[in-house]
Amino acid sequence: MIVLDPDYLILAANAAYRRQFGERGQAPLGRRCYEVSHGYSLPCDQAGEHCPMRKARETRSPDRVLHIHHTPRGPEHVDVELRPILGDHGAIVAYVERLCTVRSASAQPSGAGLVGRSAAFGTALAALQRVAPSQLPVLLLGESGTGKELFARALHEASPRAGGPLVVVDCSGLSEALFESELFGHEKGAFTGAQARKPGLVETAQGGTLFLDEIGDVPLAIQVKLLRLIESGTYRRVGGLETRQADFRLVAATHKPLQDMVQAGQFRQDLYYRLAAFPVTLPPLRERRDDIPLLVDSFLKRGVGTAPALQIDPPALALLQAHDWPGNLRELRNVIERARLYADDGLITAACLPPELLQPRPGPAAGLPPQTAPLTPPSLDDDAALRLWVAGFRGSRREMAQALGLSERTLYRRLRGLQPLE
Ligand SMILES: Nc1ncnc2c1ncn2[C@@H]1O[C@H](COP(=O)(O)OP(=O)(O)OP(=O)(O)O)[C@@H](O)[C@H]1O
Repeated sequence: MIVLDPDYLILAANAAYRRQFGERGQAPLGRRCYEVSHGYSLPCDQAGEHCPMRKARETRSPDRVLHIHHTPRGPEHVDVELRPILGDHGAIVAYVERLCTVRSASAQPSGAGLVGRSAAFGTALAALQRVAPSQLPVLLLGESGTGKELFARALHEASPRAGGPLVVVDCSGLSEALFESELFGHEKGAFTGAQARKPGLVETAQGGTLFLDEIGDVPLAIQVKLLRLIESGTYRRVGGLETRQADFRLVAATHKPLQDMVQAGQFRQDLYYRLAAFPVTLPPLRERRDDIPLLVDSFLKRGVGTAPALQIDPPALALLQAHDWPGNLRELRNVIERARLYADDGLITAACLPPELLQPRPGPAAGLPPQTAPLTPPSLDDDAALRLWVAGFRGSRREMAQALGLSERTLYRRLRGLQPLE
């Protein structure tokens, strides 16, 4: 915790702040919060970010936001909560800020867990931070491969039930009979082959989280049973008489448009509202292209043991940022695994990437945010603008070279000369 004056100066800090964010255990008293946390020379709102102090000044009430802060350990997601302190005459005399390091996701390359620092990822992470401490059911929505299962794990870990089990149920392809016995368990002799009593997944999830993956694939007959379980909080083993009390936090996920399915009568509306108490939409990778370098670094760290980490050259990275990623992070991860096998000299080049990434793509890409596809070619000296423009360009290499007024060879050399991202 820190105390700030209305001019952003840090007046006091507690021991936890000094330990977590101080430099060599010293609190940066007398410095401005935006310099210390962001390295900015201006308040956050003037640097294109949300400033909780400005919001609290306007509303005279607390504000909470997720920021990426520079810490002695590198960039980290930090949950910032700011409260104004009013003086005798009602004027704001100071602010108390509580900062909590978010452990659910990393803002720097990491060998495990959720990684990301784009605005789209930050929105989903902020939602996770808000809902994790509660018991509310969460519905994770997003295309295949956007990280729904990883998110469900992070949610469980960040919840008060982290000490309990996380039980993952893949709902696709479960028949009605199988679903019941898997979920609720069965008594000995309940059906042919039931030679012993077996606890179900609901029982296994006692005190923890039950994650129903691919909930959109659940047939209507099973939806009724799920609704009954959720509404009553009780269930009975197949072949059993005893009503048992369930104790789990429910998280469900689907890549299907559940609301449309409700309209079409394929998904029960009452179940939908039960599941979707807190919906969180995970962004597709094409809407968080600025996370690609960080994700690539992270995937290169994964599963290599003590082998030296590989590097990726800028043209290959530009191609990765230009791809539309219909398979999202799973596809990116697979492309990196494949490229690893072709990188004989420790460097991933364009030649290590699968042919479809090297092909020109027809027409404008669906869903590409307009700011990633500026029409006017950038200055060739501006690495960041060029990288963004290349990522948003829809057309062949030759068309790209023409648009920039370069030969294809010069374009290739220029792309190769792009400074790697930090
Ligand atoms: N933010 C992230 N940071 C790092 N790795 C990620 C992230 N999101 C997903 N991944 C990785 O991408 C792959 C796909 O993720 P996951 O299986 O969670 O996606 P999904 O949305 O549940 O997919 P599906 O809908 O097909 O079940 C996994 O290898 C996962 O570890």
